Amino acid sequence: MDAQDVRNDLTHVLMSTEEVQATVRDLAAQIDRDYEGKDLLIVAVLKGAVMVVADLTRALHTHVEMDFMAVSSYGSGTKSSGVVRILKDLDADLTGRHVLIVEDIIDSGLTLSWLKANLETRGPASVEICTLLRKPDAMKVEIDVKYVGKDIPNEFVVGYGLDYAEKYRNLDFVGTLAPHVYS
Ligand SMILES: O=P(O)(O)OC[C@H]1O[C@H](OP(=O)(O)OP(=O)(O)O)[C@H](O)[C@@H]1O
Ligand code: HPA
Ligand SMILES: [Mg+2]
Repeated sequence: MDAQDVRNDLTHVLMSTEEVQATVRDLAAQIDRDYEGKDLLIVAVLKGAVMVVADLTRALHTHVEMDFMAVSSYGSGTKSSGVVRILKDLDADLTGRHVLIVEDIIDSGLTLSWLKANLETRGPASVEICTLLRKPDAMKVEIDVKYVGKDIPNEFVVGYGLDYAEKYRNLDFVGTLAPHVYS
């Protein structure tokens, strides 16, 4: 698929490459400030968070360890099923650790509220959340999110890790998917 084909699948660019990079750098600066001198374990949620976590961790000065968890609640559609499945669990023991969950997007909030509660049962010193994007109008549950890159409208978005039916993850910007692609 060439660049023009991708543009035909989008109604507009929501975050340009430059805006994505500046936002990630700003999140990293906040995290550096808050975790200075602490032992930080970054937990990235596969697959969507791969781009964010790769750029975010490289922008950090704080020493971190990284671990990965795969959960899925969307399958191949555009609506959360609300049922979260662990596809791959963490390798790390969370006892006494400062944990920061890194996500690409909080939409209904169902994935993160389930995941945060799950990690909190494992004896960590703290569990916080960092997300590049959040859809305040779509959230079905209250979650306390310490680091938010950008609040966005309630539209289905793709790119920079975010997929529709596994496509578009490798775009280096975020765009709004045109309804003709999924309806
Ligand atoms: O707030 P929510 O409504 O729960 O939605 C957010 C979650 O949905 C997406 O993951 P998905 O289940 O599509 O898996 P993926 O990361 O592999 O695409 C996204 O990466 C978040 O993890
Ligand atoms: O808007 C979205 N785009 C891609 N994946 C998602 N998972 C939750 N919301 C979204
Ligand atoms: Mg997905």
